[in-house]
Amino acid sequence: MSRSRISQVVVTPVAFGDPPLLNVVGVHQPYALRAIVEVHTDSGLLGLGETYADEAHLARLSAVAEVLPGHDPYDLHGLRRLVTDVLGRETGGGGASFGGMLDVDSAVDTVYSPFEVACLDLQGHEAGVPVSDLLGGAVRDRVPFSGYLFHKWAGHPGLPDDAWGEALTPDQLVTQARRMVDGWGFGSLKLKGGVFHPDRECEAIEALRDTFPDLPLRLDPNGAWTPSTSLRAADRLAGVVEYLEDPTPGIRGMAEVAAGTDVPLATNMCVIAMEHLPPAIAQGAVQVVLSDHHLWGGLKKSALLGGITDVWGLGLSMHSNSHLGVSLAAMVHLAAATPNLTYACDTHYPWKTEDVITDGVLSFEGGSVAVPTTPGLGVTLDRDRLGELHEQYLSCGVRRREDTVYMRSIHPDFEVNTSRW
Ligand SMILES: O=C([O-])C(=O)C[C@H](O)[C@@H](O)C(=O)[O-]
Ligand SMILES: [Mg+2]
Repeated sequence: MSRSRISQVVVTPVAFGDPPLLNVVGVHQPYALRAIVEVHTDSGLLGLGETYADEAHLARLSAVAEVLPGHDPYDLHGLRRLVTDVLGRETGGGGASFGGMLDVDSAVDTVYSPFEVACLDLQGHEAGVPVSDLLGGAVRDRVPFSGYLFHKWAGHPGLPDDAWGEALTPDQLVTQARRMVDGWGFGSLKLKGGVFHPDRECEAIEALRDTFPDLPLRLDPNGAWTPSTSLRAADRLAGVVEYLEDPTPGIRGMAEVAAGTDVPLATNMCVIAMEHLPPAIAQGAVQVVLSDHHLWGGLKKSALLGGITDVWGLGLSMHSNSHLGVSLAAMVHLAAATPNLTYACDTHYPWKTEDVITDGVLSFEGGSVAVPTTPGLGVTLDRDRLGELHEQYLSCGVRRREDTVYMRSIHPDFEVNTSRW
């Protein structure tokens, strides 16, 4: 039997409604962008991937998409070489945009990732096995997620209030958490901080602890604090949070905090590529690394990260950005097949109301998602929805994630809160 070859690759940018979620660099725009990657084979199979969709990233995806026809979907090393080669020729480097929060130069990893996921989806379809089997097999049949709480405005200025309403005070965050726990069954909660003074955010965590005494809690100020403020907060929240995520920026700053507290420190900011691991480990800067296959170069490299963190005795959790169902499926397969991913994963999924996949496969029960057992990722593209969200992309005017620019259009004096307190 001759092997199937990639025959066509389609990259479709989509936009979906996003509430005004506040963070250290500003506020989410009314639309979040994603790109849906379709990889078709000459044998009639389709593999799916999902990634960021800021303009520069889209241009790189398209450049790779153009040269993929003819490639063997099992040749992932060759795929990576091809991406490296194309990016070397086509662009001046630089990774995807993260709303100004991360400064990464991981263009090869971020561009390679959705094509790798789509190839694994294809391989799964051809072999009749789920993607988790291609990653070594699922060690759990459900993947737990944490409820992701955000400070937020009631609605985007000039638009009607959204269904979640305002959450600017500890009491309002408790109400938001109640809704997440009752509606989705989350068994742990993460609060996105870096928006208000650390005392107020610690107070919110204490209010959550009083209301949900059995749920593990996390606070993530995205580097808004100095090391000494981080140490004061760690003192206050010792025994209350399961970890503090990126209280202060940089490996050196995190190491300074880690040296003065027993509260585990987690990161998706100072360790975001393989080369950050040796200095972080040498300095004892972090105890938990958040993986993210979109950023770390796909599912296999993220599985490798799982192995490395295991060897070095680091905890492993999973990061999320605003995303749709294709990404959720990939996250679920990866988490299912990563034995030491024992923390509940992050997801922005409850914050969106639209999707590109058909309903019913990925539902949250008890805060967890059942690992699909059907071939590939186990999700199906809904072409009508894809078309609608692409139209929305074309008409919405957003072309890259710009939390600070959007915030300044509303509050011109806004300064990012990095290391502010
Ligand atoms: O854990 C994190 O740092 C994130 O989830 C980063 C995201 O960009 C989050 O802050 C957001 O969506 O505003
Ligand atoms: Mg984080």
